[in-house]
Amino acid sequence: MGSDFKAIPLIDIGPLVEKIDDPAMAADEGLLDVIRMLDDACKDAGFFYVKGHGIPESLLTEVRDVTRKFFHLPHEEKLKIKMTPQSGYRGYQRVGENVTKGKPDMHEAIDCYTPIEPGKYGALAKPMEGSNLWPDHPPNFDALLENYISLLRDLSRKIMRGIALALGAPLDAFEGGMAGDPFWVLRLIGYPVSADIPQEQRTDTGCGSHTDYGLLTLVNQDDDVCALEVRNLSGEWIYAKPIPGTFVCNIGDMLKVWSNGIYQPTLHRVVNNSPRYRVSVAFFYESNFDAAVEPVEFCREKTGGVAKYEKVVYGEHLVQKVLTNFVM
Ligand SMILES: N=C(N)NCCCC[C@H](N)C(=O)O
Ligand SMILES: O=C(O)CCC(=O)C(=O)O
Ligand SMILES: [Fe+2]
Repeated sequence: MGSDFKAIPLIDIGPLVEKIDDPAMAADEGLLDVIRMLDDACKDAGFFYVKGHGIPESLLTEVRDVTRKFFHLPHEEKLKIKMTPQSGYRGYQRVGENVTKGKPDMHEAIDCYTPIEPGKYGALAKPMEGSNLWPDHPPNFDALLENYISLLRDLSRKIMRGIALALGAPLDAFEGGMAGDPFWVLRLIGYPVSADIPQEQRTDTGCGSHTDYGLLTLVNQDDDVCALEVRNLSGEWIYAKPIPGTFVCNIGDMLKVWSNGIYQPTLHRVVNNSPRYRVSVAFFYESNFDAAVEPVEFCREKTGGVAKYEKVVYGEHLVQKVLTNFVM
């Protein structure tokens, strides 16, 4: 993020979704426009909405609706998929269990991650090994979500191709060793109405200010609650107000390192001051778990020749966050 933006741009990525895998795309005016808009958005707000993404609005709604149904189940039922260190930090966390900058967040969530087989990345991934805990209720939850994940993975791959071109990188810069085997994270999140949280455990934030950890985030948020806020350079909080049928996208820490800061992630937070329970479903498209990410040469050259960030192994960054994010 590098500007005093007052609003988050909306990009119709239809031409990108349709043409980005087509060898003849280089001359497509519609696609070139999208790439310019992505470049501006990544430089200014670090956030943008996408429409024309090809995922039916009915699926976006259905995914939020099953999430809402789950959070409205009795606590004992939700605890059947409780997140613990033994579950690889996968599963359900109650309100206040997630902590940001030392303060409990007023949200409940189910965390899902790319399954990791024991030993796959050696000691690096040990704390997160395992497969996901899916609830029995509502029925079909896992099939619905697995289909959703597969669609969002493909959409994210295409948007990252667009971002590669926007940066002036090769089309496949975020494939192969960088993100050819992208690690994904899915967070199904519920933000209760403040008055419904016992006073002694209540804080004023649904999710404290943070940047996301990987490459690209796609948020599917409720249509009727305005709660996600994005910080501009002057420190003003700008609402990412709901626009039905869109995803709110933002860039993450790995893109900052790789681009040597040409694209920077933006601080954001969630405050639900509304009289409604808010649901959002965030999909995080990340590097390969074992990718060692460092400023790439052509981005260094564009930014004065010196690397501004040290090399980071994505999986180490993630595990360090996951191990410190919870009080259980
Ligand atoms: N995978 C992602 N990005 N999750 C975002 C959660 C942000 C809050 C977390 N407690 C933190 O402090 O990072
Ligand atoms: O709930 C939202 O709108 C955003 C959540 C978020 O920023 C996150 O989980 O990283
Ligand atoms: Fe976030």
